[in-house]
Amino acid sequence: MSWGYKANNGPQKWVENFPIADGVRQSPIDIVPGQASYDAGLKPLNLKYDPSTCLDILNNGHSVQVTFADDTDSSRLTDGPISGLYRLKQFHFHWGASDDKGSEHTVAGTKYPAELHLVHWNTKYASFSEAASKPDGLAVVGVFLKIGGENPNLQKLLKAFDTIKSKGKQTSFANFDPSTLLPGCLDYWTYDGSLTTPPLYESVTWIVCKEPITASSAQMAKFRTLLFSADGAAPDCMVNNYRPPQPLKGRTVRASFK
Ligand SMILES: NS(=O)(=O)c1cc(F)ccc1F
Ligand SMILES: [Zn+2]
Repeated sequence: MSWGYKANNGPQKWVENFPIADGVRQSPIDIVPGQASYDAGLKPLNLKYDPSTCLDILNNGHSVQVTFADDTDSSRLTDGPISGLYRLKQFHFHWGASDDKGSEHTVAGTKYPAELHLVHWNTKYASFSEAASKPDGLAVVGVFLKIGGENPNLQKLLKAFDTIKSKGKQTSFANFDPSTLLPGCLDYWTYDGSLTTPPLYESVTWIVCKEPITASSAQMAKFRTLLFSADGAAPDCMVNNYRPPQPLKGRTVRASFK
C-alpha cells in the first residue's frame, strides 16, 4: 500500500519506508516568531511568473497541483535567501477537513485552514528531478490561507475541480498567473527543510510568507470535494493532506522583517 494521510499509511508510518522522516532537517515546523532571528542580509523575494508557462491542473492523489513549463527561465524566483535562479515547477495545496486545521507549517501553534506551496528548482541542476534530492535543490514558497472574503483568483482554480475530482485526472489549464495568489506583503521566514511528503528529501530552502491570503469558507469546502481515490473506487474525500510539524533539531529560523 502506498503512503497517504490515514492512520494506516499516514505521517506516523512514513518512517517505515522513508527513514529520513526522522532526519535532521524535516518539514514542516512550528514557526515561533519570537524565536526567529531577524537577518538584515536577507533580500526581498524576487518572483517573476509568466502565465503562458501554465500547463495543466492535476489531481495526483495527494493534492491538487498546477504544473508549469520549466524549459526556460520565464517563471522563476531569485534573491530572498537563495543564490542563483530557481524555476517554478508547480504549485499545490494542503488543507483540512474543517476550517480549524489544514496548514503544514504552524505559527506559534496556530493552524491555518490551508497552505499553498510554490515549488521551484535550482537551475544549477539539469532538471527538477535531479535537483529534488540535492541539499540546495529546491526553494518552496509557502503561503497561508485564512478564512475571509471570496478570493476571485482562487475561483479560477476551483472551477476546474469538477473535472479533476478523482486521482489521476488532469485537464489543461492555461494563462494562470500564480502571483495573483501571493499576499501583498512578501515578508517571510526562512529555514532549511525538506519535502513534506515522501520521499521527504532534505532539499528545500523554505520561504514562508508571514501574511496569509484569504479564501471563503465555501471555497475551502470546494477543496474538500476532491477525492484521494480514483474513478470507480470507493470515494475517499481529499482532506487533512498535511504533515504535522517536525522537530527543529537545532535549526535557526530567520526573519526577513523586524
Ligand atoms: N509539500 S512540498 O512542497 O514539500 C513538496 C513538493 C514537491 F515538489 C514534492 C513533494 C513535496 F512534499
Ligand atoms: Zn506541499
